[in-house]
Amino acid sequence: MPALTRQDCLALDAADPLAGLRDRFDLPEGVIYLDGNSLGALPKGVAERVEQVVRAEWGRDLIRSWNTADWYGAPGRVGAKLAPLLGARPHEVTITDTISVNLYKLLVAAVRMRPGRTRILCEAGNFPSDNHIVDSVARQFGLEVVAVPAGEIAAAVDGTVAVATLSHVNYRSALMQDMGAVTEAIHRAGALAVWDLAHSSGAVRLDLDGTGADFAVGCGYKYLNGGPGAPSHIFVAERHQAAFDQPLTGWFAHAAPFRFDPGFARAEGIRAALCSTPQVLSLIALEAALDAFAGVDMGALEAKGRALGDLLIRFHDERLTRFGTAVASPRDAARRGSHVSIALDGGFPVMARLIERGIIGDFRAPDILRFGFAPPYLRFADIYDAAEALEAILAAGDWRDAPVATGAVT
Ligand SMILES: Cc1ncc(COP(=O)(O)O)c(C=O)c1O
Ligand SMILES: Nc1c(O)cccc1C(=O)C[C@H](N)C(=O)O
Repeated sequence: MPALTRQDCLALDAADPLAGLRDRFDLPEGVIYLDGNSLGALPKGVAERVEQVVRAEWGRDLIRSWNTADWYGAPGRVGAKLAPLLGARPHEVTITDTISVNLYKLLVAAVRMRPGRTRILCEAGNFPSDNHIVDSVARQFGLEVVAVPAGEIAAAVDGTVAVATLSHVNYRSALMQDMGAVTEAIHRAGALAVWDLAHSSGAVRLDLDGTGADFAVGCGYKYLNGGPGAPSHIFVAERHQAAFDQPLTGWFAHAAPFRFDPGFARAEGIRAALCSTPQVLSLIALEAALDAFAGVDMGALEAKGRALGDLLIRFHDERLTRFGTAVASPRDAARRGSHVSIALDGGFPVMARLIERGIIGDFRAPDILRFGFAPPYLRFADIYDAAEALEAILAAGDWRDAPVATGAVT
């Protein structure tokens, strides 16, 4: 096969049926943004919508907006808007809190649904916050934690396990799990499955209902572009909602919050997943951001993310291996989410230099250069240009003399 050229990439862009989606975003000049898997870009219309909420709904209408602007219904309304992107039904998703807080709620609820079972199964190498929460829940209920690599969860689950939790797409490697097969194995053992969709929602095709997932959490600020600190989403399958007993029983999880009853009576349906007053400004920003997905086929979006990843891997193999790099993500696009990690010993200053040139990815210690491909706004030529810049930095070699740092470049 002849070596990849920039011309090839321009041809791919010209033939890309999703190319027009880029116009739905406000992207800064001179930047190639490969970090939408950490903080998504700003969709057009969000700033105006947030300004309207601040000035009219908050500034002018004040507290009346809980009713007149339906702030009260925003978590469920935005959850219903997101649900189709997750392969869920509108009443199975709500928007609230953070991934870690929602994971805590779901794990406790799941443990309560499986009394007598003694273990929680989790993914070794998952995002650390998830496993910190798992440890805490295990301490609270006197359970044992078993951590195994994601690919071994299905084989490791047995009748002692109450709940198994793992990422659909791993934050470092981008390894994607077969949600249907893993969930089925977890169910065969009588356990419950809690999926972390942080690196999936808005990037790949999901089918929470079709795969039989019990519970899931996901992120609003990555591929969904809801803005810094955008609230997380939480999915509770309809069949579990009647028994769903999460531990953070604040007044928004009450059946009638404005009756101010001294006793707790759980709300019906997905509202029981809330705890307290919604983060209205962030919620509305996310709601407006979701307009960027209007009419988008998630299968096509997933395919483009994979094609962008394949392109970087091809460039890597043709031009970068002489620098001691290695692809640290699955080469089989069907087993990969929408980012590609390249391992390079001491590679932190390389990412810092890319960022100086306006090519923004991130670094995950100790050795991962991570490149995220948000399919709606990235072009094939962007990947080529970023990879060429990476080649130039590696070829110059002087990055090796840069002071050693260990933190994340975000
Ligand atoms: C896989 C995964 N889980 C959990 C988190 C933590 O999310 P939060 O800060 O919303 O708790 C992140 C990212 O921060 C993540 O990538
Ligand atoms: N939430 C983040 C933040 O506040 C600062 C920097 C990065 C993040 C992230 O989301 C990191 C992301 N979960 C990751 O996969 O690395």
